[in-house]
Amino acid sequence: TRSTRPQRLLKVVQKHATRGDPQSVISAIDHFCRRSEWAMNIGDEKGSILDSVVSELNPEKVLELGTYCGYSTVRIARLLPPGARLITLEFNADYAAIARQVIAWVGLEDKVQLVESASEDWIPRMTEHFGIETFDFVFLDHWKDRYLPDTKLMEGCGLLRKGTVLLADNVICPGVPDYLEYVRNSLSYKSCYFKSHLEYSKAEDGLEKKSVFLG
Ligand SMILES: Nc1ncnc2c1ncn2CCOCCNC(=O)c1cc(-c2ccc(F)cc2)cc(O)c1O
Ligand SMILES: [Mg+2]
Repeated sequence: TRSTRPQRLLKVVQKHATRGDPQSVISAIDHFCRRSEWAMNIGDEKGSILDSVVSELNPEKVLELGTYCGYSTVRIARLLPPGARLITLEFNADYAAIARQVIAWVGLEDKVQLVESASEDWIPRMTEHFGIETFDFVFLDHWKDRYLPDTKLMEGCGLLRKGTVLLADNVICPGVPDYLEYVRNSLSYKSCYFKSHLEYSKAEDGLEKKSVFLG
């Protein structure tokens, strides 16, 4: 049977990227998705915004919701200081299998823990299973109708502290209107919008960054 898109992405990485070199994996995936086959990675333009937010924050404990093939996982993990940890939740078993191999290819397994689970099933288990009280940085890139309920769930589980930064992908395309409305109106968040484009496309998209006040 025909290979899947994630399988083709992994083949591109194994053929064109250098083991242990995260930048070569990022470049190989971006080149393939721009020239051959679109895929829902955050991409190079929004990825640079993600890089700047992570570099400025220098987080120790990171949560990523929605791994897909691990492109943004690699973008984030390559910038983390020694000892920092990234937990990434992926619902789809096929995506998770590919992402594990991409993460292993760049040699970032010691920083990254991939959990194959729906976000709502594992957010309540972060503290007892990983010993994580609060996260410094959360990247939301999973089902767009889960951004708001999962943010409320993280609040309820005490996983967000004063100063935790949440960065959400696709706030325009596909769009997360309920989430935007909530964080832009809520007094406990200061938020800003980074206008950009949908990955490998001219369509408008953007990232919404919010620092938690819990005021
Ligand atoms: N742990 C978890 N818990 C729950 N659910 C989970 C999960 N882990 C994964 N999932 C399932 C959802 O995963 C993929 C979510 N991402 C997208 O759907 C996405 C779509 C587009 C897009 C598509 C078509 C267009 F025309 C225009 C834009 C662009 C993007 O950048 C996207 O990120
Ligand atoms: Mg996305």
